[in-house]
Amino acid sequence: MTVEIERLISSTHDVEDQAIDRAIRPRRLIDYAGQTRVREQMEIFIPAAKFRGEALDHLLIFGPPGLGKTTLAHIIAHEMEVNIRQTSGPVLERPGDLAALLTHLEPHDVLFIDEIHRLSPVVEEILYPAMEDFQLDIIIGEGPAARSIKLDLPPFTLIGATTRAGLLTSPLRDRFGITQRLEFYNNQDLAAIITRSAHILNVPLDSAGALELAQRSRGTPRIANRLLRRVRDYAQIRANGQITLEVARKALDLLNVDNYGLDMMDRKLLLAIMEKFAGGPVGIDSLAAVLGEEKGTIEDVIEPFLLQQGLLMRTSRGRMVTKLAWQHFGLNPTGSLDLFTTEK
Ligand SMILES: Nc1ncnc2c1ncn2[C@@H]1O[C@H](COP(=O)(O)OP(=O)(O)OP(=O)(O)O)[C@@H](O)[C@H]1O
Ligand SMILES: [Mg+2]
Repeated sequence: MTVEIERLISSTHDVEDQAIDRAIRPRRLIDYAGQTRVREQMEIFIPAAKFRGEALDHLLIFGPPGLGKTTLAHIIAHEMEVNIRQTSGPVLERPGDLAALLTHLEPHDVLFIDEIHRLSPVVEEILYPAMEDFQLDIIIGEGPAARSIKLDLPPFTLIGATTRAGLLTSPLRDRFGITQRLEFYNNQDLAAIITRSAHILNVPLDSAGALELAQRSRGTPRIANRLLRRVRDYAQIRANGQITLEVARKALDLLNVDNYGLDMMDRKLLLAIMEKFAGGPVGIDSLAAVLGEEKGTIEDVIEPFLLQQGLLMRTSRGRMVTKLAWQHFGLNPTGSLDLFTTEK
């Protein structure tokens, strides 16, 4: 796979994304496609908090990359009609970094901490009383001259986002009043997102074309929007600018996008199980060692989509690929066909 293709189907950000993203990122809850349960709940919590004249309860959003965590945080601030200040776990190195942010908040503002599972323990300790009692406890100075001061903070809403909910400490997790878990999007919702983006970008796209793009987007809006931009390029150069089913198919095939939208890590994981472990079952630790990935990243970031698509199974003896995965890669199980019968 070339670098270009890896980038195309990876679900992480890039620079080009950022500019266009600003244009197509939904700003209102009503434009936030899919995630019906999340939306329905927020449609109650937000007006209720506003009605009482209170800050919204602290909110934890978790889910795999590119599903809309940052987008949701911004939408919430917008709907609450408050400012949002954004930072991330690894950026907040010292307690003072967090204190500076907290003391600059206006009442009811949103403080958004991305990658909140990567907060250092000393910073996290400052967060507990801030979240619970809107109080800042900090120590100023060092040694015998050190003294602790308490400051009152305005009521605010902490929104934490993480791809790795399992890494959150329980005292931190317990301090969030609302937890929202984002799910992979179905093809209809992705097609709606693609259609909306195409409209904003002024790209003619028909419904069959939108559905084809949706199917290859790995259940992920970020990938859907990225594929749309690449297929738009193709349509403008090789067709009359319009994205139809045929144009979408040809473009995606040319771009080498898998028809499940699998990314490089998905393929690596499935191929490792097939080629190195005869399809499994293989324990998560061995798999992590072979892939050179953390066990938790495999469990929280890579596997959920593969499980949902029925390409991978978790059994008591370890991970196994399914018949569908073998077929998808055009491979045959190396052992006997018994492998197929064990997966019923
Ligand atoms: N529900 C949605 N409706 C429409 N567009 C969406 C939705 N969710 C996400 N998007 C689009 O997908 C892009 C990626 O979403 P976002 O950056 O919020 O993901 P994320 O979960 O924060 O990812 P990461 O884990 O990498 O931080 C956004 O720029 C937005 O345009
Ligand atoms: Mg984000």
